[in-house]
Amino acid sequence: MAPRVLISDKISPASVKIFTDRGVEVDYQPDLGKDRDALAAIIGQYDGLAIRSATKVTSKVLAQAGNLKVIGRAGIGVDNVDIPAATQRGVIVMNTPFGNSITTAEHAIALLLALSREIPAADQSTQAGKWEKTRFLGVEITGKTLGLIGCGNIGSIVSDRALGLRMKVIAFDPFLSHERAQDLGVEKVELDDLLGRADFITLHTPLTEKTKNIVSATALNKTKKGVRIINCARGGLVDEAALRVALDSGHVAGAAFDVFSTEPATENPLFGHPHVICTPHLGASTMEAQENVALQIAEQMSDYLTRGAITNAVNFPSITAEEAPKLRPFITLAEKLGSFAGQLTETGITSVRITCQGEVAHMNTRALTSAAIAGLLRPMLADINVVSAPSVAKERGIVIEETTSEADSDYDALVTLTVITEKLERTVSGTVFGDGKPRIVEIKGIKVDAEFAPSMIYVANEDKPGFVGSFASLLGEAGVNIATFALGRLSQGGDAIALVQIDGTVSDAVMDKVRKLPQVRMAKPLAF
Ligand SMILES: NC(=O)c1ccc[n+]([C@@H]2O[C@H](COP(=O)([O-])OP(=O)(O)OC[C@H]3O[C@@H](n4cnc5c(N)ncnc54)[C@H](O)[C@@H]3O)[C@@H](O)[C@H]2O)c1
Ligand SMILES: O=C(O)[C@H](O)COP(=O)(O)O
Repeated sequence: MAPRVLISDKISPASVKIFTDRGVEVDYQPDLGKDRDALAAIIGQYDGLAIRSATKVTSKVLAQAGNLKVIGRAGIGVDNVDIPAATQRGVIVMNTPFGNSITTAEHAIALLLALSREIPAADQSTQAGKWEKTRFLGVEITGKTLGLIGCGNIGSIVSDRALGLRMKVIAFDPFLSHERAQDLGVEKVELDDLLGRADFITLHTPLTEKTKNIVSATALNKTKKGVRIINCARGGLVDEAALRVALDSGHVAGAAFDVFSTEPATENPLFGHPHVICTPHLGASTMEAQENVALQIAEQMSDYLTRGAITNAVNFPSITAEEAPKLRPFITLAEKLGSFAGQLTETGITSVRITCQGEVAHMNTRALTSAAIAGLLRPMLADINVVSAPSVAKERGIVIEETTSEADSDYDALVTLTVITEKLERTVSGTVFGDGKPRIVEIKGIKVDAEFAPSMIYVANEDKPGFVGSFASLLGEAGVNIATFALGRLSQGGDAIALVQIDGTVSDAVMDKVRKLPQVRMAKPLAF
């Protein structure tokens, strides 16, 4: 059955053709996203949800999204999606991080120029027949200092355009390297320095715990008298009430805002001030940007739903369409190796090491690690999935180590998982044969060769005569049919293991009898 996608926001209809050409069914309901209850009522029917900023994907909506595999944001900010809730449900959240950056940077520059010459107010007055030539005395921007708070994709384009307008650009961004700042032609400064020197301040950071109210009342007190402030990033970066006070006192000469702490903004402390310019979150609204982000998100979502490729996901590593078919069996292998270790683990896990050798070392090992962790923790946490696994492991303080090396074994590709618990260290290795089936090839350093099966029994025993006979007869007497039987041992008379595939399940009573066999150290039923 073709995957189904709901478009619940005003995304360019050009996206519909991209989806359908790639074999994805589309339901185009661009106004639905504003109504959370209506969205929750139908979301269960879809594999994908394509949105802009008007659709709020809350945990309540996600709770109804039983089939949802991917949320695609035609744009940059994903703050309207409950990412932890999506991650917990295994839903990939992807965006288009560059598709509207130029357009948004141009909006910031447009607001900067409009602010410096009071263009909206002058327009209104002129069209009202007032001809107030002396009322509007602007400021020149050449030679003025522009302070960027945030110098990522959009901030750096703004800096490029501002330098072209002969401004001096200074930037506060803790993650901006000095080399990058030098390449951009901007001076990297601390926040207080920026506040004290800038004639214009423009914000280009996401809204986080650290950036919320980054331009607070205290910060505003540190700014130059006559400063002008532009916010095209996110509402909440500037304390709007404090800014209104600073505008009223004349300390701040003007402000141009495209984004507001509450949206849609029908009322706001900034509204009505003569030196404030507002636009209704139009930063990304150009024909070009909307076409870019719509086509891009439709391609990304279709690629994921039909080919397993992951691009620009905020909660999972990228996997290309070419990589996906090669990676898939190894993801299954990693998850099953994790599951093997997880089913045997009875005490707290402190760390996990994943080693990828040979051709698998050149694949997307982060995706394999996520799969192994998901398999490992699933016996303890039923809801875990490949997407949520790394964050769940981190929350539980499990240290994850990932290493790669060239082939150094009997196999072209080998994945080894070592799980260290409070009591012991357990190592298990596997590979994928030419038939695409994952196999377990080593346990605790003992060579073995077994496929993963829905119902298995794992036995650790002493390599002593009589074990195989008595174990097989015990199962036979209990009516349990053995499908395959894999044996391995470290040395003659030493540690040995048996991995047995059975038809159906085995009762606890039979397992107890197995454990009582004199050669048996440990026995456990496993399910894959
Ligand atoms: N108005 C609109 O329509 C519109 C359109 C597109 C994007 N946006 C918003 O613009 C913002 C920037 O987008 P982008 O694509 O440039 O993002 P980006 O991730 O490329 O850049 C963000 C920058 O902020 C910096 N940063 C993070 N924390 C910081 C802090 N505490 N102090 C200073 N800098 C910090 C980061 O290091 C990064 O360089 C986002 O909030 C995005 O949602 C708005
Ligand atoms: O984060 C974004 O991409 C912008 O805020 C644009 O949002 P919009 O696509 O909903 O206009």
